[in-house]
Amino acid sequence: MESTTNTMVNGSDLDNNNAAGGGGVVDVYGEDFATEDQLITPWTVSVASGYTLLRDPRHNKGLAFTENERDAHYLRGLLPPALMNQELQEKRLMHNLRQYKVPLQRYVAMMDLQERNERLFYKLLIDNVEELLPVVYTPTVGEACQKYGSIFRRPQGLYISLKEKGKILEVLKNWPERNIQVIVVTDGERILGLGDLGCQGMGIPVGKLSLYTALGGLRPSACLPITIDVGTNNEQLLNDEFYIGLRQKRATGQEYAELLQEFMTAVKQNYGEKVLIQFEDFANHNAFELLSKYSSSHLVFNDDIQGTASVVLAGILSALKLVGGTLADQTFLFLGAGEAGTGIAELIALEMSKQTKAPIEEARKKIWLVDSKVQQLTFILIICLFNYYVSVYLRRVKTDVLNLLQGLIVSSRKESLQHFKKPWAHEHAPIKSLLDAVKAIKPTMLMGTSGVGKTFTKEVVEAMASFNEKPVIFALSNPTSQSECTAEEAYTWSKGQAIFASGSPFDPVEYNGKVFVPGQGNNAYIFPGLGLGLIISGAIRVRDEMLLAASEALAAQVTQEHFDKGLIYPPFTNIRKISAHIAAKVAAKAYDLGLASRLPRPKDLVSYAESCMYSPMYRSYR
Ligand SMILES: NC(=O)C1=CN([C@@H]2O[C@H](COP(=O)(O)OP(=O)(O)OC[C@H]3O[C@@H](n4cnc5c(N)ncnc54)[C@H](OP(=O)(O)O)[C@@H]3O)[C@@H](O)[C@H]2O)C=CC1
Ligand SMILES: CC(=O)C(=O)O
Ligand SMILES: [Mg+2]
Repeated sequence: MESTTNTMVNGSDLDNNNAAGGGGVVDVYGEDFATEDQLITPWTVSVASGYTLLRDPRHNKGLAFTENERDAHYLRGLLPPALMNQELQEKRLMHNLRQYKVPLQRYVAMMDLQERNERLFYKLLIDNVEELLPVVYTPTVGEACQKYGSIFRRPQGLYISLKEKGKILEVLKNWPERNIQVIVVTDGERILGLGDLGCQGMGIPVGKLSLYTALGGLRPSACLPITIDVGTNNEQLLNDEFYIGLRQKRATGQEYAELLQEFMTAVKQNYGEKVLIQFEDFANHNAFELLSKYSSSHLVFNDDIQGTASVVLAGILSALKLVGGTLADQTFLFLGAGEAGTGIAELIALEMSKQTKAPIEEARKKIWLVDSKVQQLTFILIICLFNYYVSVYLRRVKTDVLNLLQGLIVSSRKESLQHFKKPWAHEHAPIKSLLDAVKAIKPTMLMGTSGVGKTFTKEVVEAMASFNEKPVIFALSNPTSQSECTAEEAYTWSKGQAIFASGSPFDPVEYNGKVFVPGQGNNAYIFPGLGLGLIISGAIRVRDEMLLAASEALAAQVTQEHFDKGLIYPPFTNIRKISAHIAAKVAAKAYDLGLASRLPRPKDLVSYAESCMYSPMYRSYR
């Protein structure tokens, strides 16, 4: 029986849970070390029963409580007489959900279910994954985050704001579970392609962790969603009376770094070295730095940089079976050179270098990226050109300004580029628009990671189809409104030639009597299995080799039958099996690299991964 009691201790000197007292047993609650004048919480483990049992989402079974359970647990009279097993409850709820025509209503209904009956929530999600993924995850979760304040009911996850500075360890102890294995944390600054949603970004860690359980089999009680609230620069939210976060501009610089440092230290202190921390939807000016700062001291990975890279590489490896040729034969062009874009680019280069044994610098030359500075600086250009005619001084700087304005990342821009773009600054004349870049570079594969919808125009897709028999086009930005193009646009504009995948799901498209099934290139294929692999092996660090192993494992799950249908990702219906295979390969890599702490190494890692998975079936109570 799990305790729902608050486990916070009073007195910060009691916070070191490694301290052993009472015969070597860890003094988790600080009781042994408390002096007589220090106050401690008199915690207790109690058996939930009666009304409390029905209100406890982890143990509630609703009408599925048996007659015996109703007697034994004081439930008589608290439930109507009928008995309804889990299958029938599932049928009823799916029927009810389908009555809602507005996706956000389905989202709210699912969140209510999660808060009411956790096992039933996961049973629904696992059994109806293709139908419910778009509800609890992208695209609907994006809208939910935008309206989080209005639809807010019961808080989910842990909120750590600037107000908790100096007390983060105590805040972690407020969480009712002690055995946490995965934390998904955001600061809400780049929620999907929707920008800064501040504290309302909480929908993302909550959604991601529900996938950790449903798709990867981690126990819900071992998952902790966290939002770090350092303010928001979103004026609309700051002026919204229902906004749930701090009403101030974002803290930056030292103040931000100190809060994050305290958080990372407290997490390790409270949960140990093997808790997995997934950074999610941070803006790129923090994301790269946090990842590099903590990857040598914590078990961390950034889903947007690394998880996305792994899923897209898997899709590319599969697509090669349809396109022909090797990875090194391809030329890549990205629209968007941030976390997703440069993360994917780097993993492609790593895999290419691994396959060809050429230096990674050579592999990188096959990959080109376009960023937005051209749009942002067009205005400056106009001003500068105007001034050019009236100012001798500006005549001198004209060339520099022009160089800055190019969209394609090229070597002449190198000095002004953010550090994560510099490896992609190849020798080339400056190019301003994506269309011109497509025509000049002639990529075989076009990747959208800009967060801006409708940027793969008809001309861009037609150009791709004019020099590729089977152009690979991935519109990876989320949610659907930010997708660089729709599936229908990709297939119709390319006259059925495109091999297409998108970050958010699109329905199959019929074109010229043929049905095209788009792939969903979303990191949801990777992080649940990757996380499971790290946990079951007791890994202490994440390495690029593990991401490559995850990509290869996912690509290996695409069968000939799938290829025959034009699929480059396996259907989500088999995701638990897929996650077990990914987990096994990741765990194997952790053992090979000497980073696994759970010994001995299981002989059959796939079976072991499967055996570790959480099942949502109801349990019988004595
Ligand atoms: N499918 C999936 O699994 C995933 C999808 N994504 C999606 O990818 C998108 C980007 O995320 P992320 O990389 O983290 O975001 P970043 O903010 O780190 O990067 C966005 C990049 O796009 C560029 N950009 C923005 N607007 C334009 C434009 N109009 N033309 C050309 N380039 C433009 C930016 O340019 P500049 O650098 O000049 O500002 C920047 O390089 C989001 O929509 C996100 O939802 C992210 C992770 C996973
Ligand atoms: C899928 C995801 O992680 C994103 O769009 O940010
Ligand atoms: Mg993300």
